[in-house]
Amino acid sequence: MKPVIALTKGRLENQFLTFFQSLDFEIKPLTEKGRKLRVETDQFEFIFAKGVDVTTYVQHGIADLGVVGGDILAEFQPDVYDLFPLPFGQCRMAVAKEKGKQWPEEKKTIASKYTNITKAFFKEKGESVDIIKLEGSVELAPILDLADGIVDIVETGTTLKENGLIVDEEFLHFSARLIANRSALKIKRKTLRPIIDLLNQKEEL
Ligand SMILES: Nc1ncnc2c1ncn2[C@@H]1O[C@H](COP(=O)(O)OP(=O)(O)OP(=O)(O)O)[C@@H](O)[C@H]1O
Ligand SMILES: O=P(O)(O)OC[C@H]1O[C@H](OP(=O)(O)OP(=O)(O)O)[C@H](O)[C@@H]1O
Repeated sequence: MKPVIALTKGRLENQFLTFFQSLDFEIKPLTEKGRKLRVETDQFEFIFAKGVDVTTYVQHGIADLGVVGGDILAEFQPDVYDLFPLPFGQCRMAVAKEKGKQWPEEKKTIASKYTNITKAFFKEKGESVDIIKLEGSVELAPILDLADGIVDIVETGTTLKENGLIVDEEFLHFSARLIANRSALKIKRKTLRPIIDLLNQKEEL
């Protein structure tokens, strides 16, 4: 059986394919997959899922390896083996608010997709906040007065800037990471080790 690799669909998938190709792996079946969610190359079987679901497939041993953002591991803390950072998907986690606006004197309301990270960040500061969970376009929340600020990923800062927000504090740095199913790592060591070693490139793309 070919090793199964779960990829986070979208942004990380594209960056992974560029990286994978640079290591001389065959990627044609992956770039030509259309809407297929399960694709075989000559050496591997790939499955495509949302980040948090990648961790679920790896945790349950459906996939041997997975490519997922470090933010997802920090937020959901899945029971998987976190192998090492991959040289793409770099981003930061930041608190942001509207430019020129002060925080309220009373308890802040923070909107985020990352409620656990947000909770832990403010707890560490000894600050109690109200957290509102959103699923995306979090930058809307302060503009529309749903929240005083947000906790979200920043890469170029363009989304914040174009929506009149500024970073108040950056507190975590992430990149994509290679994860593995704990028992697959032992049982399929011989097959997985060479691919894991090849993927362990330190240089940023
Ligand atoms: N702007 C960004 N720059 C760099 N990496 C990012 C950025 N946004 C997200 N990421 C990383 O890529 C991963 C996948 O993000 P992506 O936006 O493709 O999916 P998502 O956040 O689950 O949204 P969607 O609901 O559109 O699938 C994130 O978990 C994070 O690690
Ligand atoms: O600093 P930037 O380069 O502008 O990138 C940051 C944006 O990218 C991500 O959103 P994404 O595009 O994944 O959409 P989403 O808000 O629906 O998650 C993140 O949530 C920010 O909104």
